Amino acid sequence: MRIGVPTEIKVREYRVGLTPASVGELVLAGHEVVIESGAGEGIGCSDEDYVSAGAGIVQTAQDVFDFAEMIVKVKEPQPSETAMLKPHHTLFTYLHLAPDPVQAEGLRQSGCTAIAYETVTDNEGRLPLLTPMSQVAGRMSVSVAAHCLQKSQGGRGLMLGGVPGVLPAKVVIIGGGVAGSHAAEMAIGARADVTVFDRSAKRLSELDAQFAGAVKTAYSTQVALDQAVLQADVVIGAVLIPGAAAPKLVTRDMLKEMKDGAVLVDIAIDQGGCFETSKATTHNDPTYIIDGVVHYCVANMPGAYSRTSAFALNNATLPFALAIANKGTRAALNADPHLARGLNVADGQICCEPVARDLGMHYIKPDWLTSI
Ligand SMILES: NC(=O)C1=CN([C@@H]2O[C@H](COP(=O)(O)OP(=O)(O)OC[C@H]3O[C@@H](n4cnc5c(N)ncnc54)[C@H](O)[C@@H]3O)[C@@H](O)[C@H]2O)C=CC1
Ligand SMILES: CC(=O)C(=O)O
Ligand SMILES: [Mg+2]
Repeated sequence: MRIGVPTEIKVREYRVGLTPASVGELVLAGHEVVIESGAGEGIGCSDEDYVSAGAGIVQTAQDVFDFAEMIVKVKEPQPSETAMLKPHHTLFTYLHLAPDPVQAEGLRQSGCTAIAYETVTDNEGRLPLLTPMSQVAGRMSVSVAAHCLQKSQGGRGLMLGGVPGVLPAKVVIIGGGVAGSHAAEMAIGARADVTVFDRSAKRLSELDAQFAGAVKTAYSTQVALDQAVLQADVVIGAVLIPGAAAPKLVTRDMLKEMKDGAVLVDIAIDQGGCFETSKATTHNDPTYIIDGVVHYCVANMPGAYSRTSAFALNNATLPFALAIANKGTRAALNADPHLARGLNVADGQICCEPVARDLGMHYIKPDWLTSI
């Protein structure tokens, strides 16, 4: 298959869809790969590194799209990229379509086949292509919160762990999945007072065992959450209902009752955010303040730790990219129901059920798709 990797163009997105090592694997399997010149610079990989791995270098994104049958990216296509997508393209990347009707319409109109990393599943019901980036974002959320708590950033002027004789900050984590548990690990490491809320009793038991009681766990009812949020110095939003838009769990009214200088980190912003007042921000201007509460809502947090993140992402995506390249897109989707769950757009239709529901569009399973 002919595979192409453009430079990511979302604001301060430094990751890249394929590392040189992944290119090497694809080339060894008999595929042709081209990379836009400079695409790997943000992870410390030069054009020469890609050439050594067997890639061809092209000068523009248009060259990549003209050459490739499969486009491998990191973030959702930006409008100039969507405009280059054609019916013969397979797009393999994060999409986060549920809260993004404009992008959904653009992809439908393009006629391309779009497979979203974040809805590919595994045998344990997890999301293996989201996991590595949730690990990064979860860990990062705590250092972000620590920074935002500084007085000069609009925060309460609190250290997460306090010091001997001064109480630590109260950190509330909503959603104890991958991002939430990695946030908990870092927050405990910083000696904060940590409570994790989840709606899964099984997950709460796992967290209790994992952290041997070092985090408090709580079942996520709205009443219990409201009480905890009002007491919190930091609230980290890490909920997910796969494919769907995030539920709004902290309302605008609650902000007025929160402590001045409290910090909200909305990791779930890529699915629309779990705080009513969240709006996506960028690494250029990551925070804003409403009612004295600092909001951090960057939708591509792992882009900041581009090298760690791109390598971690490739560890997860490479086997699927190889399957698509080796078998062809439709055969690969038909051979693996977990990859098929990643199919979001094909033949001008939305073909992921929760995504279609949240967009208010029809869910249409392609007639050629037999594995799900
Ligand atoms: N902003 C960014 O840069 C990034 C954002 N993310 C996002 O982070 C979010 C979390 O991802 P993961 O941790 O991988 O998901 P996950 O599926 O591992 O965990 C989500 C958890 O939320 C829980 N949950 C669902 N509804 C809830 C509610 N009402 N109250 C409390 N808990 C609830 C689930 O039971 C589950 O344990 C996703 O939206 C993901 O897309 C992930 C990576 C980077
Ligand atoms: C998952 C996601 O949105 C990211 O890694 O940017
Ligand atoms: Mg206030």
